[in-house]
Amino acid sequence: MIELEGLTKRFGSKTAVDHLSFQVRPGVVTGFLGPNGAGKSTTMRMMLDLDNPTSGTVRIDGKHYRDLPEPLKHIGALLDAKAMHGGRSAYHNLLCLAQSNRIPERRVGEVLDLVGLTPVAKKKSKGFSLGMGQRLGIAAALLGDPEILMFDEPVNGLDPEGILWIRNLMKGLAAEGRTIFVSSHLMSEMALTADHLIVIGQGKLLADTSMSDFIHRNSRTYVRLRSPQQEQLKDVLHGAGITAVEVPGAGALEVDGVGAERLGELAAEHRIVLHELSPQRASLEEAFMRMTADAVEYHAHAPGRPELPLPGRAADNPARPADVPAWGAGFEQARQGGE
Ligand SMILES: Nc1ncnc2c1ncn2[C@@H]1O[C@H](COP(=O)(O)OP(=O)(O)OP(=O)(O)O)[C@@H](O)[C@H]1O
Repeated sequence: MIELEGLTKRFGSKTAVDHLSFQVRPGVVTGFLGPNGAGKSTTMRMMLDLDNPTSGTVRIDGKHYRDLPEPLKHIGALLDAKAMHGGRSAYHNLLCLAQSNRIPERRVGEVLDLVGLTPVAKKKSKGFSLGMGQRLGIAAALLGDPEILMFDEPVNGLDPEGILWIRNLMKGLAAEGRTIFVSSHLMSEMALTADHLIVIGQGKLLADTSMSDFIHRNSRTYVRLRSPQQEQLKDVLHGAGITAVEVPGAGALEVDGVGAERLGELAAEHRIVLHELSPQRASLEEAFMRMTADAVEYHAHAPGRPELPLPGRAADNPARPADVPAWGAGFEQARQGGE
């Protein structure tokens, strides 16, 4: 278990992490979400004693990181895949880590095998692709067979097979009773992987809840209807005191707050043909955007706010490719150009 209590980090006048208190529990995958600059990496760095908190504490299985005798046997982390020594082979990078934590050499071979890097074990890691580097970082995290694993953007640079592999790996490790803490900007991936969510914005805790509860609380559910007799259907719904909103260009109606059963029965009573009667629920991405809208520091469209799609309508919003983080598609370019 990881426990944070009042964790705070200031860089000059900037408060990157602001009195964070939460626990990361064993047996589930806990996702760590927040817009760019929310303080996720700083929090993870403090968990590993790579940054000193301004105030507050982090405990790993009840202890401060620095008091763990052989830390890799308690907590493994992938923070920055490029942190490996580029001039050393994958094998030697891992061997050095293993020796510093009194981990037997045979474990190096085991983790290389586990991440699929055995064929390139003797190659210098500076020649590795982004995906291979991620795999090496994951191998390092697994080296001490720790009960707690932390992954910062683990699917970065992985191909679809690699993404599936890391998803199943994390779920499998959680099923073994380990504590898995993972950050990612890929909401679709997070929705498939995490059972529990910690959401932060501007360094503050915004949510500590199950995935389903998070989506449920932060999204609208509604029913979508399509009919060749749309006007007649609208009149019937209106007559029953139900407001139906037309979706421009989609030939569909959307109804809030009334179940699909009742809508279907009403249509049947009036012999109206339905081509679609489908309950809709917002995705994790939409729920996340709604929750963090006020905590987003960097916006894609200066000087206004990013356009929030209506909940449940992301599929109808062709302006944004599925995996571009909605809170700042242009931020990365701005940051690279501006810093
Ligand atoms: N060493 C540092 N010196 C000064 N400011 C810093 C430092 N490290 C982080 N910050 C600032 O602290 C804030 C939180 O940064 P952090 O990298 O933790 O956010 P993040 O949630 O991981 O962001 P991203 O999703 O973009 O990786 C940002 O405003 C960042 O500019």
